[in-house]
Amino acid sequence: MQCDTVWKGARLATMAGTGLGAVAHGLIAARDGVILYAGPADAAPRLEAARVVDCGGRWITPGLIDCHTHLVHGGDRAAEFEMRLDGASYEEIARAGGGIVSTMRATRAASEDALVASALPRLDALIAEGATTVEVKSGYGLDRETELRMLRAARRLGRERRVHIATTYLGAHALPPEYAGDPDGYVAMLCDEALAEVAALGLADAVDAFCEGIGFTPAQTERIFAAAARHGLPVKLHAEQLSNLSGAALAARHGALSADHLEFLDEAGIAAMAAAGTVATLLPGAFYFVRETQLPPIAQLRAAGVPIALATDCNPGTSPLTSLLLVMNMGATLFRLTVAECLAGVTRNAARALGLGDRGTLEAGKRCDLAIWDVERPAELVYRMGFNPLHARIWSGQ
Ligand SMILES: O=C(O)CC[C@@H]1NC(=O)NC1=O
Ligand SMILES: [Fe+3]
Repeated sequence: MQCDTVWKGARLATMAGTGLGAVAHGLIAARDGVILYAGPADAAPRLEAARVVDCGGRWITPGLIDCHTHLVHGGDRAAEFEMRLDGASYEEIARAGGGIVSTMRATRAASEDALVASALPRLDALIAEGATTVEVKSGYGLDRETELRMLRAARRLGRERRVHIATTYLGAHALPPEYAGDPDGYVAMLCDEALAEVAALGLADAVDAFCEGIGFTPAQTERIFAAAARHGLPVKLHAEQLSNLSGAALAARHGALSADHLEFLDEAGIAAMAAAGTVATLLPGAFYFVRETQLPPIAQLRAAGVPIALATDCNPGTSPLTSLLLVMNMGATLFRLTVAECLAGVTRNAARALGLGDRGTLEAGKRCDLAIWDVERPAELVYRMGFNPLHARIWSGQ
């Protein structure tokens, strides 16, 4: 079998099946950026490789995937961080005209170049820890032109770095001042004008919304989902973060790729997600940073067989976090996920939350996106905080 490169003598966390799929003395062979074989070296087919890399006893996982970020935005919210230290809640700050709308002003004032320049250091931090795919949402422009500029900036990140960027249109993130008191009018503009343009320009791979008391109602969310379907775009949803509006069940009914946050998810939402195959994307960085106390229903999600993904939710207001390794530690420490669940959360299930069936496991036919680690066991990737044991990152076979 002709191949470009063989990585041999390593231990593989294939993430195939439901666990780590750990393989000792493993071998990965790839050609043109696609895995031809991943498994025990002694079961490998005869290979003619242009290059052979001896990985010693290092562990190899699929490249990490951050399936929920607001990486592109203007400004920061450090001042509000101090307000919160003085006791203001996230919702009080939002209702006082802070929160998302204050980042909206900074984003509207930023050029596309400035948006790219300010996002690159955040993207580089994720890449430094082995990220090979990153999702980036719009949602801080809240007007036609700025939302398009955010999505163009997100697409450019994928040309400036060796990483795959999945883009998500999140026009329904907050109500802009121009539509104060008229959320239905804003939703109508999103459904009848903005979404058509975003789809026609091919700038978004999915559509998201913030279904919450300080966001949009289930009825408004449903209209956005219907418009997304008309334009052939899959959906995902910020759901049950601060209260239970049955957003996750609504998302599942629309075949959503994922429902995200889910601290207030109930049994009906879990059942609907399990039936629809909707991924539960948990965001422990936001839970930690806004000092939530309501844990997502992990045991019930596990029992129902709902796939669990983990992501940074990197955003300036509730999760200024650019470390998937720390996200895994928080997933274990705060949410009591197992090591295998945390690793699946940033690989196999994160790929599923983006509808990307060509990655997230080490199997023949998948993208050759790898992270090679200087660790004795995969648990070290979840156990440590603020330590990066990445030895090498392989993106599309290189
Ligand atoms: O505060 C921000 O800037 C965004 C917060 C972020 N967006 C959302 O829908 N939920 C969140 O936690
Ligand atoms: Fe978010």
